[in-house]
Amino acid sequence: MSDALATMDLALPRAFAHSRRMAQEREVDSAVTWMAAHLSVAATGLRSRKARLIGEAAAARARTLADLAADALAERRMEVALALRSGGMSNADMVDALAVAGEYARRTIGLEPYSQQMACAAALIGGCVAEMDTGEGKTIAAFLAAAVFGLAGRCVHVVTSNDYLAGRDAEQVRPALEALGLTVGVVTGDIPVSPRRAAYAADIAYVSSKEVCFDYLRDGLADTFITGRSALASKLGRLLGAAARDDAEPLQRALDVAIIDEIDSVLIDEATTPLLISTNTKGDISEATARQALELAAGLERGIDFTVDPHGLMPTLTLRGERRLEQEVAELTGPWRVRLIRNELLRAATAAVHTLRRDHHYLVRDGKIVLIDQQNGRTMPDRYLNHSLSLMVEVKEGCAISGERKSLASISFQRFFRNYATICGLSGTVREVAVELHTVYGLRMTRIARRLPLRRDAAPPIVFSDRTQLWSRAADKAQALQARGQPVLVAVRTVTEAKRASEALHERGVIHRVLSAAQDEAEADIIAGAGARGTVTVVTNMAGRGTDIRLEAGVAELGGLVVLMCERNESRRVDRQLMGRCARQGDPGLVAEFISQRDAILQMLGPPWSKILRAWPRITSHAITRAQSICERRGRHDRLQLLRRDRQLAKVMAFAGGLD
Ligand SMILES: Nc1ncnc2c1ncn2[C@@H]1O[C@H](COP(=O)(O)OP(=O)(O)OP(=O)(O)O)[C@@H](O)[C@H]1O
Repeated sequence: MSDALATMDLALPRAFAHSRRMAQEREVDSAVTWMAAHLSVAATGLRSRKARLIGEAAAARARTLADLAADALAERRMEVALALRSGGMSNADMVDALAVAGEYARRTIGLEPYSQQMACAAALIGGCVAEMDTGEGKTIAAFLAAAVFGLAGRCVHVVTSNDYLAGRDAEQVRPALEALGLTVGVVTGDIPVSPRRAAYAADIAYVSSKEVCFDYLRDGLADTFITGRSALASKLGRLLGAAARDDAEPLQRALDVAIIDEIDSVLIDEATTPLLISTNTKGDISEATARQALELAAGLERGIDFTVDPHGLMPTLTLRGERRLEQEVAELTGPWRVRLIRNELLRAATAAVHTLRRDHHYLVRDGKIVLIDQQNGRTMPDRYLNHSLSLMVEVKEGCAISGERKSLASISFQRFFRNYATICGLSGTVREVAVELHTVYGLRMTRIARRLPLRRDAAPPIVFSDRTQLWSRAADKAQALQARGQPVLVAVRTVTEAKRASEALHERGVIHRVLSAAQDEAEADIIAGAGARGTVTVVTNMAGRGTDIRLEAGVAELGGLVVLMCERNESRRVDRQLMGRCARQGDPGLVAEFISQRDAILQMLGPPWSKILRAWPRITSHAITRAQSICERRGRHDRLQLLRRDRQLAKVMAFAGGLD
């Protein structure tokens, strides 16, 4: 055996053992999956090159169509559609189809797609996840891919992360899609059944991830009712299916192609929240019992009677806490006599009193509790806490009691999106989750180069010992920038911090607007003005994705938009998205960062770190990055656990058979 072969013989098992160890550490099912994912990420360069070549060819071909008369272009469109439908999607057909779609975009909406947008569309059509930097024009790239799939006769869902973006993106590209002979539908939460079905019947439907998933569940429930396979099934179906559907037709035509915008938000950040359709029942716990539980919980001490995992919300009663409780409820009857129920009630009440915070985890709107999404800062009117927790929070806040929701059907995004024949997607922040997207969904990443060099400056972070000092300096900075006419986004994480920022700005007399979950109705209006001269806007991370802030004329000359980061998020991707609001499309921009040593995220590093940071404040920024990577690792672990449970459940279901 040659030396080289002998070395390989030793090296391969070692490499495999290493992969297996890494797979275990990263909670991936097998070493082979882990290795395959890494090989796929390593091949990103090759895929990116191929996409670039197709993009350049399509952009050049589109320029040759510029002088064609409308009739000739329409004929070209017919030829392209015919070729796609009869011969499949060869590279040459893809180039032709992208060129035609691009030319229609130029004629109808006045935007001539760049070769990078064509390349991004080519990657999407190839079933990849495209990483295209923030502000590089993903709406048009998604439109191009949707148009080509549409011309090929496929049923396309362009999935966005919320209703607002679904409506906005569809309206932006509707003229071009319609000129291409394709119908466009928009599905949002407030649309009744018939127009909803009509929107899904369109060639291209723009829909938020939640709506498309809920409608799938509704169709499933209605089917159960219509086919009436068993007494239980028809009862459940009747409860919801009849309300969701006025006849036997399903809402959704097919789950064929999903082009998922902000794919990391949809498939990663939202993956652990199951979507469920539920019905309201009265519930077993009375309001009086909840009140007693809250009073008892208020007397419990953190660290002595209960502990709270720094990454979670639900407390765990200590032995001492349990004993104390036992003595305090000795005189009480009913649920208080049963240890399990008693502890569960007290855990929920303790969470309501000590961990769940108003304006951080939830808002009180029109006498109801509305949850806030911790990832994107938006309200989640269609999501609920589990029954005992929601009862405790409602009683604590003096809201009407909503009763217990019994789940009728549920699914996770992870399982739902795997039903599509083709999934692809795009985002500005993919690389951190590329391995996970490959392992879980089999998606490969393609990186799209920037069109123009990035002109975003970053000022070194400034560290403060507490948030009062931070807000005082942040208000000074905003005032100074406003005086020189430069617009500023003051970026925070929570509604509470947005209020503190607003108070600090008021004290300095700085005119500003606030965009947070508490003011989400005014979103479009606030965003439209955020790039104007001297505008100060306080934003939570709800402005972090898909928000296009256009600069007023003359603002670029002043240095462009400034993003003043005053609070870091748990995920580095969310921070990068917020930073991406400035320096878009070749404009200049600046990111300045103010950090407080009291930032909530630092608490998860534990007490030794606060001492270290007091001695060396300079390393605070690194400490935050470390805390973020701990959060991300935990998130990954939770998602893979959920996926395993899902798979296990699917196996059990397979053995249990159908509903008959
Ligand atoms: N081909 C084009 N020609 C001129 N302007 C364009 C073109 N494509 C996109 N734009 C403009 O670029 C800006 C950014 O586009 P868009 O919001 O789609 O970016 P994005 O990549 O989705 O950003 P984000 O990652 O922040 O969501 C918009 O104002 C859009 O009108």
